[in-house]
Amino acid sequence: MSKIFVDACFRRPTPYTPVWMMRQAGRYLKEYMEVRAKAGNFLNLCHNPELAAEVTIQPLDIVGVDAAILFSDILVIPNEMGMDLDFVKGEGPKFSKPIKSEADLDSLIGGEEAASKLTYVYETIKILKQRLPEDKALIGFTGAPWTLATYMIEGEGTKTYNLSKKIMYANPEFLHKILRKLTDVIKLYLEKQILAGADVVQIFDSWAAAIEPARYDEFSWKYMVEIAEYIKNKYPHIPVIMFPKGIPSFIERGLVYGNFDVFGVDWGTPMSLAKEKLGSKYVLQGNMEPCRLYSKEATTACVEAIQNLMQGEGHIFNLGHGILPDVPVENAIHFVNECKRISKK
Ligand SMILES: Cc1c2[nH]c(c1CCC(=O)O)Cc1[nH]c(c(CCC(=O)O)c1C)Cc1[nH]c(c(CCC(=O)O)c1C)Cc1[nH]c(c(C)c1CCC(=O)O)C2
Repeated sequence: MSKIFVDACFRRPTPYTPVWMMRQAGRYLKEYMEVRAKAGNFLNLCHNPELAAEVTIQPLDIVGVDAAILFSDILVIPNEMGMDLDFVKGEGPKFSKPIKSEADLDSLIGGEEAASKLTYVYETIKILKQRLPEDKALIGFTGAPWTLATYMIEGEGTKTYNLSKKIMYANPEFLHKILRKLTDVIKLYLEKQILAGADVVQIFDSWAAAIEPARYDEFSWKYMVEIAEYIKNKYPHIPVIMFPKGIPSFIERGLVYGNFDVFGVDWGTPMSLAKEKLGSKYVLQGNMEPCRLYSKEATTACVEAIQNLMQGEGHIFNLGHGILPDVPVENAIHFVNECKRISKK
């Protein structure tokens, strides 16, 4: 049986435009909160394949999306490379010893050794392969090297990225060394996710917009393209989705190139701009502003506008970033139903 989501990634005909939501497994679902409580905390949940598989499936059953995204976090990579990670309640992720020197970087494991430590991720995928309905796709994912590097250097989320950018401008070779090490782990990590059963992979460059356009290719995009190239060369039947957040000016300047299938459009980028500049080359995914989910009317209006623009084009519905924890579940269901209703052929 074909999977509508994979078909859409390759521009094959589909009965309607498939839909999923970034961060679709999460705190807006009471069922998620129950399983997280059972696990004890968020990282334990990521480390427990049985429970991680359970929360991965929840949005399919409850909200009706067309694809499941593996439940994990982008930060499990640096964690398994040897960086001590904690999720502090109300504050987000924290590494106790951020990278400050080359010696700190050299102390981390890399390559096959690091990728092999993420066994719980591959186990989760194997369980999901058995449980997911045949017509639903499973999306594996990774953080982009740049986005992961910012957390490893800053030690936590940041508004200014000053430590990362100090290295970018004052010691660029060192930043490249960090990005190289991450890129080499990520290629193997995505490959192992595919071998375990992921049908699609997405690369999240959540902090793309922190880099000035003139430096974006050098410090982020070219590494993402290298990862996509590695996957597409070996697994051409696996769609690769790139999601660089907040880069309309980079799109305008032609900084988007490379061998991948789907471009994830964030909510701050006009879909019309993405369509004009990228639509002939890539299927576009997105891009409703996630806060529209607070209003059913605002949701329907946006889905209609996107559908009017993307009718007949390669398109997948999604939010333009992650769903927030206080969105009413019925509004998320409304979004998914409206995408299907309005795009039905
Ligand atoms: C930057 C980033 C992270 N993690 C991720 C990104 C890239 C996507 C994006 O830009 O949003 C990716 C991610 N994180 C999570 C998923 C699971 C799959 C899904 O999308 O449903 C995915 C794909 C679960 C999660 N990752 C996290 C949660 C919340 C943990 C909890 O309290 O249960 C979940 C469900 C924690 C997390 N993880 C991260 C932060 C900053 C936080 C804290 C912020 C928050 O609490 O929402 C890092």
